[in-house]
Amino acid sequence: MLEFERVGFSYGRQPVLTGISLTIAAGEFIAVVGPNGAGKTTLVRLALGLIRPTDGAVRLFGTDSSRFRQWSSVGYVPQRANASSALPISVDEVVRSGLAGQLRPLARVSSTQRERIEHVLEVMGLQQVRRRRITQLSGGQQQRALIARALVTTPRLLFLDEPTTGVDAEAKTALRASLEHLVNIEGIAVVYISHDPAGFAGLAQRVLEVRDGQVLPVSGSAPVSSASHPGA
Ligand SMILES: Nc1ncnc2c1ncn2[C@@H]1O[C@H](COP(=O)(O)OP(=O)(O)OP(=O)(O)O)[C@@H](O)[C@H]1O
Repeated sequence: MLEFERVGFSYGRQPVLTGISLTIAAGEFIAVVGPNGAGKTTLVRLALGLIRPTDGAVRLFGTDSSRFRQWSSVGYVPQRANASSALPISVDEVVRSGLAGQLRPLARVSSTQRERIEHVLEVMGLQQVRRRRITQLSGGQQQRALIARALVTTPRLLFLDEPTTGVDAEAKTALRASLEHLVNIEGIAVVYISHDPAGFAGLAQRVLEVRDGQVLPVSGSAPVSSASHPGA
């Protein structure tokens, strides 16, 4: 699903990552931890082809990220994504905007796409607030709406960068329940960057730490039975 082969990356002369090799299989939930500035977001940007590795190769679904085109298979919710400066649009419209890459201008949403919108609103627990403006939601609800938008194309791999920043304990619990559903029922692979282990404890099959340019497994991150992950 995602493969880094001896990847190195530098911003100018500043090396950030060196010799990174890792693979993420279908249905896996991987947490990525590490100190500020260690290179966690850089790792995700490499995976998404937003930046090119200085050394080595990054492959998505077996294709080099520079040639990869099936972006509807990949969802991304960036760090500090918030709706505070967004237009006064509803949750429904935010979720629907996730289909923008698949819709031709003025085309109507198909019945399959409408069903998917309903499904992601339900999975993310947003049906009660779907007609509200996104700016009127709590931080946790906004975050779930942005994840719903990333899910609407039915991705097989989802990147979440610090999804619990600024959300309260109740919202974290709701987010966690939604992610459990995505991984256990839908078999989506998740790469979850966070400083907050409470957000992924018990969910992550592996915890990787980015530090000093390396990505290493955190000892004690017990593997979870693959039997509960039909996509694996
Ligand atoms: N566009 C850029 N140009 C130059 N240097 C950059 C750029 N983006 C990030 N860096 C540097 O690369 C290093 C890794 O940054 P990155 O954002 O990947 O870290 P991070 O682990 O995600 O940090 P945080 O936990 O604070 O979000 C940092 O030293 C940062 O200053």
